[in-house]
Amino acid sequence: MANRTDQLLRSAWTDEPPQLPPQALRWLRQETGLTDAWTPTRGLTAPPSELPDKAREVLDGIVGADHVLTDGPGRLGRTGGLSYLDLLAHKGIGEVSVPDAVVLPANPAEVADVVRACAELGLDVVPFGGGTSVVGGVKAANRSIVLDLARLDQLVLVDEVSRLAVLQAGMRAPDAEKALAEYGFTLGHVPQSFERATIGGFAATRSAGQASSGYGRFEDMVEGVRVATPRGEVRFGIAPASAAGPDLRHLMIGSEGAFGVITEVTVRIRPVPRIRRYEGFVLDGWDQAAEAVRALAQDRVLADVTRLSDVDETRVSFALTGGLKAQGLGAYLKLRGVRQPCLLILGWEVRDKRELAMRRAAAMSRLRGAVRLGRVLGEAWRHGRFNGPRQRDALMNAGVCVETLETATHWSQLHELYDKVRRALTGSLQRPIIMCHISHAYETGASLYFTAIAPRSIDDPAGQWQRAKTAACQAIAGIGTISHHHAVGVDHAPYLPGEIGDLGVEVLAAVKNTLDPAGILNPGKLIAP
Ligand SMILES: Cc1cc2nc3c(=O)[nH]c(=O)nc-3n(C[C@H](O)[C@H](O)[C@H](O)COP(=O)(O)OP(=O)(O)OC[C@H]3O[C@@H](n4cnc5c(N)ncnc54)[C@H](O)[C@@H]3O)c2cc1C
Repeated sequence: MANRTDQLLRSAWTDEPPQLPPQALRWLRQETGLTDAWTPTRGLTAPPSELPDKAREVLDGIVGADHVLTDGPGRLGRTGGLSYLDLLAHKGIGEVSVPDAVVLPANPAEVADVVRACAELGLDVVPFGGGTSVVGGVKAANRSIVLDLARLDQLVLVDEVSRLAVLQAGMRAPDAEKALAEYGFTLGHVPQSFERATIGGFAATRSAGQASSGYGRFEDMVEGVRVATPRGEVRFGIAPASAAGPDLRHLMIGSEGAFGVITEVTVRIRPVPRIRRYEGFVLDGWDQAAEAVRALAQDRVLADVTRLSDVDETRVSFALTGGLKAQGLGAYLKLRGVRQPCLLILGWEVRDKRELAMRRAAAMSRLRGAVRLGRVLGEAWRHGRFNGPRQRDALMNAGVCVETLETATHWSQLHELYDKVRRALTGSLQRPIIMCHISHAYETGASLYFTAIAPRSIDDPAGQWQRAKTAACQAIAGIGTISHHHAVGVDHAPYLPGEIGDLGVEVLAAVKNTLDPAGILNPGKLIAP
């Protein structure tokens, strides 16, 4: 348990080294000028732990000596998250800060004791769920311990009448779904990091899953939280709705481990759908396609999964499919008069055929001009929905700089934001392919999720992406949010004042100061130092 193999995988998503198919590699070389030359990678070793003897003794006393890891692999396995820069760092390129110890408490009471003890000892604490942060959220500081919640992996209770479940924070999403399925329920939260991310991590980052249009964002699913802070334990959320002052649950949802350690989350659950139907459509041109998604959202007929790729993302996904299938599809779409195909995936997860027929018909009536590609394409997307991180590994192994970033804005500014971010990324990377999709739509606006691919710089691989990311963040400032679902972490913290104002940051700092006066919880995350 303590040394789950995948948790030690900090330089890749899985332990099967993936390869790009030859036709995909050929295509990439043509498109981007990718060659075989890139900075060679090497392994990483951990410096010796400097955990003071006194701290070791106290922590051993709380969780047991077996659950305080100071060995190199144990600490490297919880060093950093899984952004492109984190993956590069674990391949020996860039900066890494390794924690002095990994502490694995068994239950909420032990978490509370560890947090209190660390405040007294002056040790910084980095809460660690699945470690899938892509914004530096689990970056260790000097003199810090990582508090790994892996042992808090239990379904505490299911209230079938109220459709609620209490889940421990370290439960991975697949384990939570499996446990809930035994009662006939689902959470319906399926981010692309589903396989590795945890319930506490979702709450701490305001995560959004691929089916957010149907099931809501993670914060919509949270009925209550139990949190250990250096000042003691707090529990927020005791009723489905309340007028008892500001909703303090939302101080914890999105607090990124800076205000407390979430130990349990009470979540809203739904019956497992009896029918899942996914279909693919193509619309002509990004503007028209985005308008169609706006109509679905504003007329409240979004499918549970609604995902629209722009022209470049559609082109790349068809090209990487390769072969006759892609050529045939291209010819068919031309015949149907589609010049700039944008792929739209709609997925419905419903109780019965009647509900499906009604919801599908309502959506179809807003999709005039869409070419239906059918269920095969929709199902192919559903089955491959968690392949993104594996493809990223394969691209990195082929010498590609590949990273994503996301934002959101109102419909009236969506195209401006789209153009600005694309321009920023294109201008700061050489011969890149910039792709974008909308995967979360609301009545008032939508998210934009960008993927950038470019040949990896030989001289400065980390700086290459840092410059592109800075340019994109500057383009976003003032129009969109710095993060729709990846959170703030270290990477976005400098842009937070631009979004919530200096006074907003002061409010957050005051909350932190109240709950964590010694400032030991995840320093530098959410609030810039
Ligand atoms: C390939 C890939 C795809 C992704 N796709 C999505 C996506 O589709 N949607 C999405 O929303 N996100 C996505 N992410 C981002 C990431 O998975 C989410 O932010 C996720 O919510 C993090 O969960 P985790 O358990 O891995 O948290 P971690 O990465 O361990 O931690 C994230 C932050 O929360 C804090 N934290 C973790 N657990 C606790 C706790 N119990 N109490 C207090 N603080 C805590 C950490 O200190 C850190 O600041 C993706 C990441 C990757 C690598």
